[in-house]
Amino acid sequence: MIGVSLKMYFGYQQTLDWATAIEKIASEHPAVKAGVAEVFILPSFPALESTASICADSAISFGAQNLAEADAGAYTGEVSGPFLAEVGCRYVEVGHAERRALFGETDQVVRAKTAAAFRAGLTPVLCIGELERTDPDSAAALCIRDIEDALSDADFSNRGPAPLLVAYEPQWAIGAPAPAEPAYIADVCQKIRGYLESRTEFVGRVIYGGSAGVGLITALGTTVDGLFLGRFAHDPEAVRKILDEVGELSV
Ligand SMILES: O=C[C@H](O)COP(=O)(O)O
Repeated sequence: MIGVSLKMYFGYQQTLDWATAIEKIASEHPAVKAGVAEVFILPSFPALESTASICADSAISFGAQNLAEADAGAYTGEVSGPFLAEVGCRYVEVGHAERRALFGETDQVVRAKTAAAFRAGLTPVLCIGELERTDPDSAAALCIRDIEDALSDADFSNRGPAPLLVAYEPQWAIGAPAPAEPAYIADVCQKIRGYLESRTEFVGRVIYGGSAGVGLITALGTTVDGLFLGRFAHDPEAVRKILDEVGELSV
């Protein structure tokens, strides 16, 4: 699973040019064709409808970087889960460290947005990760506590197991020159995966984000379910190389 959030780096046309390039690379890539790699992209809201056209009948999926807690109503400037689903989003990011640090999103907000995502039939890309570098046991314990908390308002009663994507993003590795060390990532992600497997209400997978780029998935192997890329996916050729790595891992 290779996901990319564009955050707010690109303009509108730049986003569409990039999405077109990624769609072409992914849909022609042997790893995607063979079903061993999946790709999703998360552009800014105003580019979603055009991204839907680019991704129509394609192997790649798309989603949004945020959603409202409520499904409809007097919430100026917000975008609801049902709206995103109607546009064709499959994924929506919830709880990113930048939303928490820059926009005051609390645990309560993350709980409400996670519940809203599930209500709309969207797969939450639930971002969790420790603020400061620590040991893998402590990091995993904190992540599992945050996942449990984020899921605590979700209603799973009316459907079969819902898909959930956990993005493990140590906050100290976001926007850094390099990712966390592969052994550290692998240890934390294996523990998160063990927790996800113990829950039956959802089917959870864990991907790593935080300065991830070319070479990392080869180092991590199958200890993670994929990568959540930021800056290092701005060059579409980097995404192609990462898909090459995924293909090589599956051999
Ligand atoms: O959403 C993506 C992550 O926050 C990682 O971003 P980054 O690779 O630019 O550090």
